[in-house]
Amino acid sequence: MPGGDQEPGRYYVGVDVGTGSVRAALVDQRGTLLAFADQAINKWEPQFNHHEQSSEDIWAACCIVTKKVVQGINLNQIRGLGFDATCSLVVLDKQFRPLPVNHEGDSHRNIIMWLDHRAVSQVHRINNTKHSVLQYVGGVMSVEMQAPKLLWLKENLRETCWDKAGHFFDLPDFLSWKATGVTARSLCSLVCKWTYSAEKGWDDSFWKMIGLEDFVSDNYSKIGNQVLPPGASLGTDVRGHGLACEGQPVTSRLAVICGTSSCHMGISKDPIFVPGVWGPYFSAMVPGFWLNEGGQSVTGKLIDHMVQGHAAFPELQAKATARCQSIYAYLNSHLDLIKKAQPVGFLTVDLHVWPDFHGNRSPLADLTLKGMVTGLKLSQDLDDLAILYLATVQAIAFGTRFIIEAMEAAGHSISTLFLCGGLSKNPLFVQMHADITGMPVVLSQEVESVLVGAAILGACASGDFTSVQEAMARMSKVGRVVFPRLEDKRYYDKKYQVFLKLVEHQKEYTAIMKGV
Ligand SMILES: Nc1ncnc2c1ncn2[C@@H]1O[C@H](COP(=O)(O)OP(=O)(O)O)[C@@H](O)[C@H]1O
Ligand SMILES: O=C(CO)[C@H](O)[C@H](O)COP(=O)(O)O
Repeated sequence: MPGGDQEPGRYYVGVDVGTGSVRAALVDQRGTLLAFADQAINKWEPQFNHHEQSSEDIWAACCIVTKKVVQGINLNQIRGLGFDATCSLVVLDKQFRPLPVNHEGDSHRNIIMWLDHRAVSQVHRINNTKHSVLQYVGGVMSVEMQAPKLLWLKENLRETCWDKAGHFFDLPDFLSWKATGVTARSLCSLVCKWTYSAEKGWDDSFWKMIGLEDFVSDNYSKIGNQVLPPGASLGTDVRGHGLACEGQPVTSRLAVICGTSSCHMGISKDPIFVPGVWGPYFSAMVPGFWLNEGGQSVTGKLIDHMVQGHAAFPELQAKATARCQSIYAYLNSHLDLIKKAQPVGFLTVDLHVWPDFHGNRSPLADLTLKGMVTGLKLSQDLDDLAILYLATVQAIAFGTRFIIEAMEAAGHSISTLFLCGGLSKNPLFVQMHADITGMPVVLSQEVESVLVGAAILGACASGDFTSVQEAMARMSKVGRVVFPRLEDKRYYDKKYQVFLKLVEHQKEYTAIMKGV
């Protein structure tokens, strides 16, 4: 039973809706996680590049996990509830009932997921308008944003969905509406994925130009005309850890949220335009600061894909189960065995991966790019699987370095990474990010730090803290810090050169095949 020496009776619930599951935590005023629950959620892929979910399923999962973590607690002691969720598009009719986003007419599946790439033709047309709002999404709108998906619905599901629709929500905003009955949208959602400006609001000319003038004529009631600021901040106290960002402005920190995908969040006092990196978004994350969001569309999903698709996967599963380990803990210890005297990262001297199996989100903003592997051999054993897994993890870290370099070239000055999300539980993933970027990686004391972040938002909403900064200072603490192995730098610099060549070559192959 929660209690101990913390201030009695004040708890917060954080709910994190990821791509694969919903998690909830009960957190106290010090940010200590007292109870945790998770629940898998359904996903449908009715055809290639169409990814759908159900808002009813997701809400039911939120209720299940929330009830589990508050069990035994007097509900009056729950002071606040915070949500974070993927930026998937939820569609409801005028009576708030789910509408189908698919040709089958299955209204249960009323969410177009963030990683859905069905609206390719729509996003090309949007980008061809060269409208000024595109400057604020890295110059090129992503197929994963909401405008192309909305246009797809209008063009493809006019009668069954578009004409009946009353409400289009970003998933986090759907959740806060379900929890409170208030349809106000988060500024963060609208600025990051819907082209809303914190300073100027909606731009009528954009919606008219792309053929969605319907929103303008009804004063944006379907996509949100009441907007509230979010409260997140990057203000964790880092004193005493020997970090370069100590005593430096928060703009020297890059937060990387690593789950199914990875999101790279950097802030600045003045707007910085980074080609291929989303933003700058004013006040979308930290009030008064501009946010740039780099990203990799598939990271955890890519690692799972590479490992599960390998011929030695059944053997891996059997051996990990026999040792009561996760497959990744097993693979990490297997790599330690086979590396012998050399650093583990050196096992991939002749195996290189380009990680854009689902297109490149940043910094190339090219959804046509594909994955590449070079250095394959005629072997299918566990060693081979482990080394391919390592090369994949490294490729993702090189992708982060590529994004950081683009951000720095445009004016950011980043010295420290803060990692969270499921992949931050993987020590190999963390060490490779440190070694390959050459920057220290800070992990939160609480492993489920995304949930603590959501609970902090709930804590702020409760009024128990005077500001987000105060709540952050009290509830968020530095845990492990992983420093780069600087002696390996030369090796990773060479691998990075190969990494950049891979995409150059891929573009050459495409040009050859197009007969240019
Ligand atoms: N302990 C762990 N060790 C290694 N990988 C992990 C661990 N926990 C989660 N992951 C990986 O993290 C990814 C999912 O992260 P998560 O934050 O749960 O995703 P999402 O928010 O997208 O649902 C998956 O690829 C999973 O394999
Ligand atoms: O684009 C996004 C955020 O800007 C997606 O919502 C996010 O990448 C998905 O999150 P996760 O990988 O944790 O499921």
